[in-house]
Amino acid sequence: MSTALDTALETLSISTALNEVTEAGRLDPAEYDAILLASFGGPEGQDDVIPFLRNVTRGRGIPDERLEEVSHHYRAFGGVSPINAQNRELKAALEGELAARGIALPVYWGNRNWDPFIPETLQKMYDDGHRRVLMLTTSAYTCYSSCRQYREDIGIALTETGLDGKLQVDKVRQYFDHPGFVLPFVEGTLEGLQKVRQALDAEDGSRDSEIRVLFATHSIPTRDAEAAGRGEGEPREFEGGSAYVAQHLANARAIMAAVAPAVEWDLVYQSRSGAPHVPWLEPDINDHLEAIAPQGVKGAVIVPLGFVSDHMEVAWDLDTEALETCGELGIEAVRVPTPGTHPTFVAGLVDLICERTVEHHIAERPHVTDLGPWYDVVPAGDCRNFRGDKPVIAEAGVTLGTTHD
Ligand SMILES: CC1=C(CCC(=O)O)c2cc3nc(cc4[nH]c(cc5[nH]c(cc1n2)c(C)c5CCC(=O)O)c(CCC(=O)O)c4C)C(CCC(=O)O)=C3C
Ligand SMILES: [Fe+2]
Repeated sequence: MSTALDTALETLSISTALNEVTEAGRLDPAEYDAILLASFGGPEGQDDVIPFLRNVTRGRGIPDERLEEVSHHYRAFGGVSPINAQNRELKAALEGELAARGIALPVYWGNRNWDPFIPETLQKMYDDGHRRVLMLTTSAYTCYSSCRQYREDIGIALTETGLDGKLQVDKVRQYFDHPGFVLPFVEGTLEGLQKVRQALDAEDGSRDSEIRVLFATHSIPTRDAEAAGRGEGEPREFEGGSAYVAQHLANARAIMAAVAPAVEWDLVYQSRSGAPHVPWLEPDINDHLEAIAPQGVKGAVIVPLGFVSDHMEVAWDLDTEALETCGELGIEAVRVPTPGTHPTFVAGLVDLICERTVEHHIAERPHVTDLGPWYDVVPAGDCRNFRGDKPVIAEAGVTLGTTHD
């Protein structure tokens, strides 16, 4: 296995060439004094479930029936989302890696939807004497939910706490195609494929034509997708109609080229919410499994390409629902791990921090697709939501979050 992995990793082409489009959205290295690890947040017990779901869906038009349904996923886990423990582990791992490299930047943790909330965390950072914050999120791609909403929540928090003008908050680039994020998926896809081959008694790859690699990511409203990568002055047209889809396709292609160029793969979606008449990205993973089973597919490697850790969307929608669908259809399936606290991922996150700092600066910006390296400051209005403009940071022409004492 280790030789197969070595070969795969060597095959993955990591470029440090600068993309002239995203080069325009780069910031010079600066002297940050703290890191904000920003995440989604999740309930810590049964009593938190409904208030958490209300926070998530505030103003987003998600029907009550969907909330009721999703509450059962959390209830089945004792009302505790795995995401908070995973973020505590990630924070500890980041602290360890920073310390090992002699980088004296404290890491604070703040969430969009549950305690510790972002506004309180920013206030604490300020009270502790910090003035220049670099934000890292647990979200790798470009769309409203994974990039702009984080930047808005910082904008809103700075406005509400009165910290605008006092606390600078910048953000590292979306890191979907940073090798630190992609390499754990290369490793996992390779291992997953070997396991599925074993399950089909075809370790030599003789039944690879019956195996499908399914790259799974969060579905989003088609309207949100169409706004992803459509900021002012963005000159590119994206494959699949949006930066969100294009980034996943490019990543999947890079991984498959390194792991198993002959095996067929598809990009599929999961965790759709919203009202039934509102279009979201498709196909849903379960529908797709039903569609490919009659074509003779006997094995599936499910790669949770859209996710950073094994939180509820992975634990429920993939490990519970999609694996059950595979069982019903007689498909041997393996779910590949998310990057989580994989040492390569943690080191990659610290490299992303170093891209932006004066001390310990890393000038090269590695990326495995030709879409990146992504913007530090996105084009104006990128991923703009039709529900109206909110204060936002890390965007061209925006001064919020950029000034300090
Ligand atoms: C793109 C994307 C990511 C990946 C990027 C990233 O990681 O940020 C993501 C992650 C997550 N989504 C999560 C949970 C939920 N997402 C919901 C609802 C929604 N997600 C959306 C998109 C995304 N979501 C969208 C467009 C909605 C509709 C409402 C809205 O537009 O806001 C709802 C409401 C109920 C429902 O409808 O499912 C819940 C409970 C959790 C926490 C899991 C845990 O607790 O372990 C995580 C990490
Ligand atoms: Fe979500």
